[in-house]
Amino acid sequence: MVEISRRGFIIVLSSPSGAGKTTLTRKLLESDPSLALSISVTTRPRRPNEIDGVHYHFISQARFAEMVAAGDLLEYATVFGNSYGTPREPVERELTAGRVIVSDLDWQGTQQLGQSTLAADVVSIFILPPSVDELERRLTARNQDSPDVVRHRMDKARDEMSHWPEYEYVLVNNDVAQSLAALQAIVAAERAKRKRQTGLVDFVRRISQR
Ligand SMILES: Nc1nc2c(ncn2[C@@H]2O[C@H](COP(=O)(O)OP(=O)(O)O)[C@@H](O)[C@H]2O)c(=O)[nH]1
Ligand SMILES: Nc1ncnc2c1ncn2[C@@H]1O[C@H](COP(=O)(O)OP(=O)(O)O)[C@@H](O)[C@H]1O
Repeated sequence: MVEISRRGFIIVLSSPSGAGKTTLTRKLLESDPSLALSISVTTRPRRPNEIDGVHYHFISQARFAEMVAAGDLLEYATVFGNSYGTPREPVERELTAGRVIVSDLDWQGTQQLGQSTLAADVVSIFILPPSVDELERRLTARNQDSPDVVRHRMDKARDEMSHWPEYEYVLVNNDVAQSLAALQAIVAAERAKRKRQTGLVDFVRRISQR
């Protein structure tokens, strides 16, 4: 097979809580084993179904402050009163290796990445729910947060939803299979972009030499 050197990119998925970004991230990763997941650090308490080091690295506020001070986070933000951040080293390593990284960030983190030295490597996608009623239904059905937390997340949903114009792609997550197909199409199109195929000059030189 022809190997052309490439620079990777970061797919950033944002949505109001409950619109489906965790579900879609998981399905996208399952559908393509070459994709890497960026595992964030958070000070939020672990939910019963979550595994440390798989869904998040669950850390203390003191450790989070240390990482910020050491410059170990590419971006970080406070969401629902907890701190979240993206460890820098794995992202930089995977990008250099030409891999595609999937990252679930809020709008503050997306803005920070968009202003960072990695801005050209960011592909931002906003997921909208089909309706606010359906968003509430999904948050309640997920059954992982107390009614108080669900209410708080619903109050914030309108705020979060207002950030959709800051994203390159916007998907309405009505049907999981359709949304997944759209995500796969975006990954394929972004992979084909000339600027990501850093080895094209060499490749074309090689095939022109016969
Ligand atoms: N800026 C930033 N936001 C994050 C990071 N990890 C998760 N988030 C966001 O934090 C918010 C809350 O995430 P979480 O507690 O897992 O709840 P859920 O995704 O809404 O079920 C979501 O909007 C995530 O996109 C991160 O590393 N950086
Ligand atoms: N397209 C969809 N149709 C119906 N239910 C969905 C859809 N996408 C996600 N869900 C469900 O909605 C709930 C919230 O989804 P989740 O992926 O946890 O959202 P988020 O990560 O954005 O907070 C979950 O129970 C999930 O199974």
